[in-house]
Amino acid sequence: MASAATNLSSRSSTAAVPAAAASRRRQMRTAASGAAGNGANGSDAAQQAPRRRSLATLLVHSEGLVNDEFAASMPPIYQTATFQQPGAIDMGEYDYSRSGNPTRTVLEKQLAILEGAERAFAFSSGMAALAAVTRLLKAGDHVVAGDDLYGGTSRLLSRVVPSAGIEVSNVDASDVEAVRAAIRPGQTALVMLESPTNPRMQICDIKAICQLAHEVGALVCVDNSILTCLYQPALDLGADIAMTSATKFIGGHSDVTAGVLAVRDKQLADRIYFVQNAEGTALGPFDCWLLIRGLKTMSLRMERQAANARCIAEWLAAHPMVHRVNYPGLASHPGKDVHDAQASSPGSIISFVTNNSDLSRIIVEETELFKITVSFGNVLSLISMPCFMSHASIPAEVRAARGLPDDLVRISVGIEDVEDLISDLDQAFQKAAAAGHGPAAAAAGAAGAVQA
Ligand SMILES: Cc1ncc(COP(=O)(O)O)c(C=O)c1O
Ligand SMILES: N[C@@H](CCSC[C@H](N)C(=O)O)C(=O)O
Repeated sequence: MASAATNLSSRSSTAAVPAAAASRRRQMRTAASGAAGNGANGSDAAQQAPRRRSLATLLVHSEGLVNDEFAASMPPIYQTATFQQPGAIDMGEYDYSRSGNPTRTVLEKQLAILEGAERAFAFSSGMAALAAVTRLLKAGDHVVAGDDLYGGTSRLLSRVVPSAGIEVSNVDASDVEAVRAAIRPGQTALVMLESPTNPRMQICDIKAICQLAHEVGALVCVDNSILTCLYQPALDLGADIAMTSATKFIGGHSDVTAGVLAVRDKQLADRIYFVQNAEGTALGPFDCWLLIRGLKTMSLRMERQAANARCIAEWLAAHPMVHRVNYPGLASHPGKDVHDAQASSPGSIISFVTNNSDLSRIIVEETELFKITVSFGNVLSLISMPCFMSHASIPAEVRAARGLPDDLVRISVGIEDVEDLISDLDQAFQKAAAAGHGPAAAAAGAAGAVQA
């Protein structure tokens, strides 16, 4: 053991400097070769067409810090608020972590590459990112927003934004004509969408809505938290701002709250940076580091989660106690064609209704592997009743008017063995049946019930 340790240390002491220098040269070369990367090298480069690397590769490889003295494989966590300046009137690259931090720079550069963006920004939460978007508005502006949005977004738009003199109209954004009718030329400055929506998994035609919004000069912000840029290229579809709650799939382990905004327009990027710095909503260095780590396994996690979700959605759809399943991977989903045209996977979030809140509650409380928590995208499977949890901040009468029923159950499918997950759901449904909510009772309850 002692000799192995000696070997290791002598290797690093004699070889570290040239290896680090070579690695640094490689890092600089890769960084200089452009955001999209290029499979060719040397003299062949001039002849070969550049090959854009796939997101699965770009997720794993971050550029790191190009001038890192030790060529660390993972970027150091610059856990510092301040940076010494070269002089009183010379600020240097960084002065204060609210304004910029090298660990955050690594994350934001990688996010920009993944999103196909000019620039990406990491915020302290998804809500901080969304709030920054609303800071781009001014008094007198009008916002068109979907009517099936995450509860916190609804709260921001209904209880914070109007106090700045901004009017918000909520419409069924899965209906392009409803969006067209709600847009006010000369006044609508922002269209805020989710697709799929949280929690009813409705699908909005992002391209068509962007076209409508752009005709009147409005910006479109797509909250891409359920699919992320891995499965839905929001900017390519025409969105001006791609927003993601990184708390979900990017982090992947429910151990960090964070949000991302990605944009192509440089002036818009400058405005967002100004707001982020002015309001102090940037993500801290350790949380940035957690996200850099999360990105590396994101495609594997999401792939497994989506494969599991497909099986579970089909199982739920065939269950006699389930009245309706909302999952864009099912042929029965009304938005499936639009979804398939704009996204490469249905993802791993499913919601369903039983038409009986008591029955739904038993299912949620009796599952064992599915943990009762808000949020989604964790490697663990999660289960919730949105009306009482993530969407409880929307007043009951507004939820009812929007067709968000109390008995709605949302599940976020994890990476466990899918047979174990189905068997867990099965035993929970059996307990509900034993409590008097069997298929016959569920069918009777269905008569006259509100559909999700
Ligand atoms: C679709 C969606 N957007 C935004 C958010 C806000 O993100 P965060 O919790 O990271 O603030 C959430 C969840 O909270 C969400 O589900
Ligand atoms: N108490 C929180 C609720 C967070 S919900 C998190 C997530 N977006 C989800 O949909 O589950 C709040 O009031 O914001």
